[in-house]
Amino acid sequence: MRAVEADVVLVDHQLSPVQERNLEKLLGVRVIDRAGLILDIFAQRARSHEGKLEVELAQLKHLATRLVRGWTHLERQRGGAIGLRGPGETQLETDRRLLGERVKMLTKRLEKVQTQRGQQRRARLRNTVPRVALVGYTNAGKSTLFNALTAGGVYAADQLFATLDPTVRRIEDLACGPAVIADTVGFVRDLPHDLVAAFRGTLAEARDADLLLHVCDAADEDGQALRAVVDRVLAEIGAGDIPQLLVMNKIDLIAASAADAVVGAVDETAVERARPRIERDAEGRPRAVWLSASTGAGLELLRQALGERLGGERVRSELQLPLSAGRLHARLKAVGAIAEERVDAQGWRLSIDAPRTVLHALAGEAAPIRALLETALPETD
Ligand SMILES: Nc1nc2c(ncn2[C@@H]2O[C@H](COP(=O)(O)OP(=O)(O)OP(=O)(O)O)[C@@H](O)[C@H]2O)c(=O)[nH]1
Ligand SMILES: [Mg+2]
Repeated sequence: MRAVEADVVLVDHQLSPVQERNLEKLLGVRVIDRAGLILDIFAQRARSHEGKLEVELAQLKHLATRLVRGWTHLERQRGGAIGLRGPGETQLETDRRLLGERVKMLTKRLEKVQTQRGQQRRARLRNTVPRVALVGYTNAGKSTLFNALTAGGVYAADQLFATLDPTVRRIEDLACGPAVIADTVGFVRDLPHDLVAAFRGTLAEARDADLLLHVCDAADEDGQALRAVVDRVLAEIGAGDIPQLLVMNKIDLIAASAADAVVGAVDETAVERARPRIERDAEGRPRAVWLSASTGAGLELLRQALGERLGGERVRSELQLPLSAGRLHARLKAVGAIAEERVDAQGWRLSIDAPRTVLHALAGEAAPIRALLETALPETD
């Protein structure tokens, strides 16, 4: 058990509401478990309708796991007017029923909101603009970087989960042409599985991205482990295969700690690590960019790396289409994606050669292109 704030303590064990209330009376403070704390933070930060619904649903499910006899939160929330006990129903059964009804109602509403969002996303997919999503552990500096890149005013604060709802903006000044970029909610360690599921929708921007900007706190000693946590959650939400560009953020803090080093023994590695730079892989493609989102050092390098990664990647592959897919054929032709074509009894046989981003833009409305992108190995020019 430990104190979180002056008047809140966090317990590692899951308590029943009755135990929780007794402990609260005893200690004179608020008592909360870890999942409850994460949910509380999500609840405070949720801004969109969808985010709020997701949080409430997750909270109710969390409560349901702790539901015991004598628990009466729901009746009180409903002002006592509803929640009449059915004939022969125990208090516990009544609680379960009310909870179940609310969960069902919220699930329905959430489905509706998510359908609308899917439609908006498909509309966006029709633009031929590549999509980038900022992902990373909470407090890594995603929102700060988002603001710096888009010169906008998204809320960034030194708090856990400053962002719940993804925010999307355009960046205009890349070598590859404009791109859209989405900020997302921060990842945490040991996120209860129910919560991962509940927040999947919130991370939809990450799942649909052409490139993930994985933001890390380069000054955090625990960085490697946190990166692994993020990668694991990404795999769980189906974004494990999306190409990543690492952003090693907060290099200004490395510089500060290097300067603090023992007098006369300047830490050379720290000085090197604190230099804004692009790190490249064996093929010369940008793999990581070291920068500081708050001072702006290295921001230009990130723009350059983004331009290279988004513009440079081409997909070359064979594609067979039935003659009935005339519309898709015409669109592929219009964007210059067809290198060679012939027609036989089965339909068109196409040799596709195009930037991955161009094909991705068509993928939203064409299953054959989606399949092609999933199987085609990326090649670099
Ligand atoms: N020194 C330093 N601080 C930074 C840098 N980038 C961000 N920060 C600070 O780190 C804290 C967290 O930044 P945010 O941008 O809110 O982090 P986030 O990743 O969006 O966090 P969540 O939305 O909670 O996931 C803020 O206090 C920022 O001012 C940086 O390059 N250097
Ligand atoms: Mg944020």
